[in-house]
Amino acid sequence: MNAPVVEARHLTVELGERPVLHEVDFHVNEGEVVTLLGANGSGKSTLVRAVAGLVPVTSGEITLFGQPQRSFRAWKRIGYVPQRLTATGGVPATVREVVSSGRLAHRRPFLPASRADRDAVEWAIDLVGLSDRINDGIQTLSGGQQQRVLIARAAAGTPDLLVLDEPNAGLDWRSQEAFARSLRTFVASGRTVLVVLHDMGPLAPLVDRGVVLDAGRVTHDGPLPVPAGAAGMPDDHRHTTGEQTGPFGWIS
Ligand SMILES: Nc1ncnc2c1ncn2[C@@H]1O[C@H](COP(=O)(O)OP(=O)(O)OP(=O)(O)O)[C@@H](O)[C@H]1O
Repeated sequence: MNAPVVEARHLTVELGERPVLHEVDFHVNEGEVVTLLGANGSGKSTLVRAVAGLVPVTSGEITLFGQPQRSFRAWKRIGYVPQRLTATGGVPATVREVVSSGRLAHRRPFLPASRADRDAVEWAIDLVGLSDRINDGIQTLSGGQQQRVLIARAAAGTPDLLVLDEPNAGLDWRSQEAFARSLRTFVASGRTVLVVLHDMGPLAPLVDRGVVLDAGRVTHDGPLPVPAGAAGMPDDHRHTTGEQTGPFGWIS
């Protein structure tokens, strides 16, 4: 069996000299969809930001794809979607431009985008159902659509691990369902997802395991009960025989 895609051992993170994560042990195996749950301020964002290398580790260790994070260089294997779009002001960018920025790690500097880059961008925009808005400025999109642009940007890099911080925040139920369909397509090829959620909503049937944080400590790690009414999608994301394979071997 391959090494876990993410493993944290005795992970402690202090922010502003305050301990936010205490001795957290936690892992995500290849092909799993793992959700981080917990009350506001319990440390969920800090944990995914530490995994993404955005906050320093005080003590303990993180490994990514079996390699210590401090020597890990294959960052294009990881797509990270932060909590919300922070910069919609300034120069207006189109959906295509924002999603194209997710291909930068794959491109040679100063050369035009290759056919593969363009295909990946168009495919990722299609994945989140925004092909009809591809040339529109992102400032003209609703909050839910902007969230999907961020997901497409991460997906365009064809990462093996997608890390999402509260992708459903502020989305209405229909947008959450559209997002759940996109994520189902993503995981159908055995790729791995780590997602912070407040409320599992339509994602519940996709989730293999839940890790619950309370005041920076893991208090539960295991399967989660699927709430009644959330079973809108079949729990069969690993059984893909007969489906069409899209670009890069993903299932479309
Ligand atoms: N840069 C920072 N400096 C100091 N403290 C911070 C910083 N960022 C977060 N914290 C604190 O760390 C704790 C955990 O925050 P974090 O955002 O990880 O929690 P969360 O579980 O994701 O919460 P939410 O659900 O509200 O997003 C909170 O008490 C927060 O105030």
